[in-house]
Amino acid sequence: MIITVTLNPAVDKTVELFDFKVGALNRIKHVRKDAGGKGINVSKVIAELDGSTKALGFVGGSSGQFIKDRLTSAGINHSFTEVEGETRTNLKIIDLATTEETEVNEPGPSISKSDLINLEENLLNNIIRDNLVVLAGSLPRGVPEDFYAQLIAKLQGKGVKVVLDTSGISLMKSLEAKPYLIKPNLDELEKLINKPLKDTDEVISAAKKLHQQGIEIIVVSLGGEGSIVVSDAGVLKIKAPKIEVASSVGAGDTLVGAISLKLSQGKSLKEAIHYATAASANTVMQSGTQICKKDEVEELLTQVEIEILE
Ligand SMILES: Nc1ncnc2c1ncn2[C@@H]1O[C@H](COP(=O)(O)OP(=O)(O)O)[C@@H](O)[C@H]1O
Ligand SMILES: O=P(O)(O)OC[C@H]1O[C@](O)(COP(=O)(O)O)[C@@H](O)[C@@H]1O
Repeated sequence: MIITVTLNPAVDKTVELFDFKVGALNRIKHVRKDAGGKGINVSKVIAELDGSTKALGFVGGSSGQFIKDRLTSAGINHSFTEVEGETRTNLKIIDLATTEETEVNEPGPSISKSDLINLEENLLNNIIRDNLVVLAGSLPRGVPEDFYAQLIAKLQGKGVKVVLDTSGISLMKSLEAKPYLIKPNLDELEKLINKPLKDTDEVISAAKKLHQQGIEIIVVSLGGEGSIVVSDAGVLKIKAPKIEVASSVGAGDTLVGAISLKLSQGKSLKEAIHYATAASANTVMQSGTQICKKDEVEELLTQVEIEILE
């Protein structure tokens, strides 16, 4: 069972229009709403790929209810902690003329100390040894910057592996707790080490430094280029399939969900990233925050190229 924790879920509202102009009146051609937030997308991917998952996190108000209803109708187990206030709505603007995407994410409701205690209690009650836990997404207001670090220490102390997908200060503060796997994108990795990374060699050496600090697997995602994976087994460079982009929202979450599922099923890291790369490419082919479709993922597998660099 893979448990996901989304401290800051979102209703993703995707609007499509032609020629988006800042500072002007824009008229929308098409709108859709999806249950989103990083851990929630990870659970959606795991369920689509026939894995067993349960989504935890904070939800509030009618948007929180929308997310729970969507997961329930997709047959995805969940056990959310209810909070005061309204779960956020994140706006994704797709310009059909240029295919450019603009994301406008809300901060989310404020979380109290008792909410944090309730969530932690629920999480620790839900895990059993050998589960994998995915902690993913930004921290809403009221959550201490080292909250992920605290959870990682407690979970790993109970024999549970933790996959972490977050950014900024909460990622920095979590590294000491040594999560099992992290998946920064290029921008997140550059911010983490406070330095631009101009080529593959520099990305590899930054990822190796994190590996030397005790993180077993570092997956650096590079958008349409693919990814770099550093672990004890060496360095892999993965080239993503060429596809037609509908919306890249959820690509990173799909990579995290599929790799976590395949590793938990005992697949090698190479097999896991191979499958996850096909899955995330297929997510990019879907509009809004819809995730991959299993049968389409399988058709893309032959288009993923993996180079063993070390
Ligand atoms: N345009 C694309 N074509 C094919 N695959 C893509 C594309 N964009 C993203 N992906 C896949 O999704 C993964 C995650 O995307 P990325 O944009 O790096 O993550 P994030 O959403 O976290 O920023 C990439 O490593 C790649 O495998
Ligand atoms: O918690 P954050 O960092 O604000 O991100 C939340 C947003 O990221 C998403 O989970 C998508 O993430 P990815 O595109 O990185 O996979 C959206 O569903 C959500 O609106």
